[in-house]
Amino acid sequence: MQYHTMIGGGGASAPDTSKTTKLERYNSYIRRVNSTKLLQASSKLLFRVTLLVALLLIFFFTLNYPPLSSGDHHLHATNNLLSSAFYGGGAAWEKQVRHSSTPRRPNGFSVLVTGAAGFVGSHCSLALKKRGDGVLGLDNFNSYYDPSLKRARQKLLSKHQVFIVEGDLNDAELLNKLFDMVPFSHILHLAAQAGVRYAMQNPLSYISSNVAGFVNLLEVAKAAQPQPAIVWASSSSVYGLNTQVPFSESDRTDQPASLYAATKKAGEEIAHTYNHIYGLSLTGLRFFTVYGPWGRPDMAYFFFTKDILQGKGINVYVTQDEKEVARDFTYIDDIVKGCLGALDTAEKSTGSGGKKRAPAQLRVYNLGNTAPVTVGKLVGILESLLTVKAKKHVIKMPRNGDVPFTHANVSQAYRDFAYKPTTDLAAGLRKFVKWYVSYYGIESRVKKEFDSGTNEHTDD
Ligand SMILES: O=C(O)[C@H]1O[C@H](OP(=O)(O)OP(=O)(O)OC[C@H]2O[C@@H](n3ccc(=O)[nH]c3=O)[C@H](O)[C@@H]2O)[C@H](O)[C@@H](O)[C@H]1O
Repeated sequence: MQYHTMIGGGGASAPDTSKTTKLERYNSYIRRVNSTKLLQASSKLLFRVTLLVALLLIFFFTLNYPPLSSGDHHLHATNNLLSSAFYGGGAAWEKQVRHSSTPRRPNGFSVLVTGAAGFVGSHCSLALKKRGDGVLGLDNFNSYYDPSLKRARQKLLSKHQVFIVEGDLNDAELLNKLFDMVPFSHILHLAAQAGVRYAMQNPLSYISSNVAGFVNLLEVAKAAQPQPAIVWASSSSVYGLNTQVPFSESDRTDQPASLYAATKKAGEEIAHTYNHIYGLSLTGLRFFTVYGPWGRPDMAYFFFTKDILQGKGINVYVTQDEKEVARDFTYIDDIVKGCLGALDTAEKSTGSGGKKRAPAQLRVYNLGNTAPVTVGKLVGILESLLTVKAKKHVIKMPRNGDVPFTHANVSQAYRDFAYKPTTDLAAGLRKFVKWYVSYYGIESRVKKEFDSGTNEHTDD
């Protein structure tokens, strides 16, 4: 202060220059010291703020992540970590879980749909939600096929207020948390490792999802209060090498031709056990080659469409004795009606406190179309709808788990919940192709006649 007055004040007499220079140097020294102190103080402050933010972030994420399942197979682990990181736990997450699973109609169901971002799962979730049931989805968004299709289905569901929890069936802690939060009346269990031929490439993924995952879900369900009724997806493949046609529920199912089929059959036996010991109400639905809009890209009708449009060759299988291979292709809307019918007629589970109190319902039904079509004819319908000739390679079916034909007898499902398929393959594939070209933005490549409906398939 004193120096400042002296320097800045000026005087009448001539200035003493040596004194002034010293003072200026001293003053500049003081400024340097002050600015260094300021710099130190601000870096300390910055460091503290950064530390605080880091601690807050760690705290937030620790609270919000549901723990990862130890049983997850490697394919899904990274995905789970990421998805849990963004969606699991927390007040906002819990609010979405509760809101999504609350029914909006009197006596409506509250349904946990596993595999909700999958093909059948997404269709069923929408149908349940539309009629006023509460629906909570669960899906691990694995990369068995293009996860962006699953994300697109998730987006569609979220527009209809269906929330999908991202997690794995093997994550008992997550499942318990969901059951602690919501008194589910039903589980529609559709999550699975699908695909007959892929079982030779990745056998353990079938055990992890279709056996261990199912058992994990049943363990949680048996202990839940109230115990939910469970409807779940078995498969036509359980009939394996059965030669009696059409396939009836009482036919033998002890000759699975693939590991996929064996795990679905194992599921049926496991269902028997949980029904017998714990009084869980269980209904298995044997789906017959389900197809339609938003379908699975790993299935023949789907990748045939893609390959035909891209001018690539397709393999059309025939049996070892060169007979045509056939499937009882079933349209998705018929399957959805079957699933809802099974849910509507499912009786309550009878156990409580993890103990059976009375005998409970145990059912299994075929859900097929009752009209098998050869793969050759399927290709013919696609050629007609796409107005492109397929480059067909007719080859003998590799020994990879495929069966030569399937054909459902659905009289039991008809008797118990009026299941009656109404869409034939030509009509169903027309709807599929319409969706396909729109979803992949290639309408213009498929002839205009398609929409006018003048190119109905004729046998060739
Ligand atoms: O009902 C089921 O439980 C199963 O249905 C479905 O299996 P599949 O009936 O085998 O369907 P999908 O692969 O579309 O092959 C269709 C036809 O094309 C033939 N096929 C297949 C591939 C090929 O390159 N060439 C060929 O001719 C092939 O030989 C077959 O005849 C589900 O994928 C499965 O998850 C399960 O749900």
